[in-house]
Amino acid sequence: MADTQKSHSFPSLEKASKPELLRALESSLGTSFSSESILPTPNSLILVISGPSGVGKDAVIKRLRQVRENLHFVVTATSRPMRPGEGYPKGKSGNSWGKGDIVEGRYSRAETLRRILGDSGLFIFLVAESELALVERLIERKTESKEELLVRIATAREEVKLAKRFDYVVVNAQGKLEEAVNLVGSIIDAEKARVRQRTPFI
Ligand SMILES: Nc1ncnc2c1ncn2[C@@H]1O[C@H](COP(=O)(O)OP(=O)(O)OP(=O)(O)O)[C@@H](O)[C@H]1O
Repeated sequence: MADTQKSHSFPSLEKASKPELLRALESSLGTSFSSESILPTPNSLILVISGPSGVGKDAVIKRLRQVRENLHFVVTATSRPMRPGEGYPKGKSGNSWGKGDIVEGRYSRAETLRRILGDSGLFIFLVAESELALVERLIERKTESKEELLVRIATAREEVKLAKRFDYVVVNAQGKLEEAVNLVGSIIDAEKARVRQRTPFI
């Protein structure tokens, strides 16, 4: 009976205004519609970008920062030892991350970070399209001696074997930096939309 009465008082779908229809629907349901976001605020994301020396980690991160304002820091993990002063800033609580999505610092191996962070971090492995392309890029950079080049190439061969320990592999192909950056951006977006979010801690 009550239902019949309500349907009698319901305004015409054709004639009523949107606000009238919203009010009528709310009154039929007995609850009002919330304008609050349906999605919870995504967790902060710790992004670790690793890959062989010369693959373009710095270049990708620099560009990523330009195109995505909300990224504060990035961890890059290289074969190079960590420089003094590079490390994880602690969040306000002392053992959690602050607001920043990403933390910068150079670690000897992404493996160490994986041990610390487990699945709470997002690990991306950057590769060139081929070993030849990587070596060409290293040569063109002109920052390494012959000995350093040989060490970096040998290390790169070892590091590529570790790619399976990462969550994603992104190809930074010659002349296609923008594509690599876009793919990293898409991965970040996908992570933010995950139902089961990673929960960063340290
Ligand atoms: N997609 C690309 N196409 C062509 N050149 C690139 C690309 N990405 C990076 N480079 C160039 O390759 C060189 C190496 O890049 P970068 O210094 O960013 O590497 P890296 O991975 O940070 O190396 P390292 O671990 O030794 O610091 C630089 O000269 C950079 O400008």
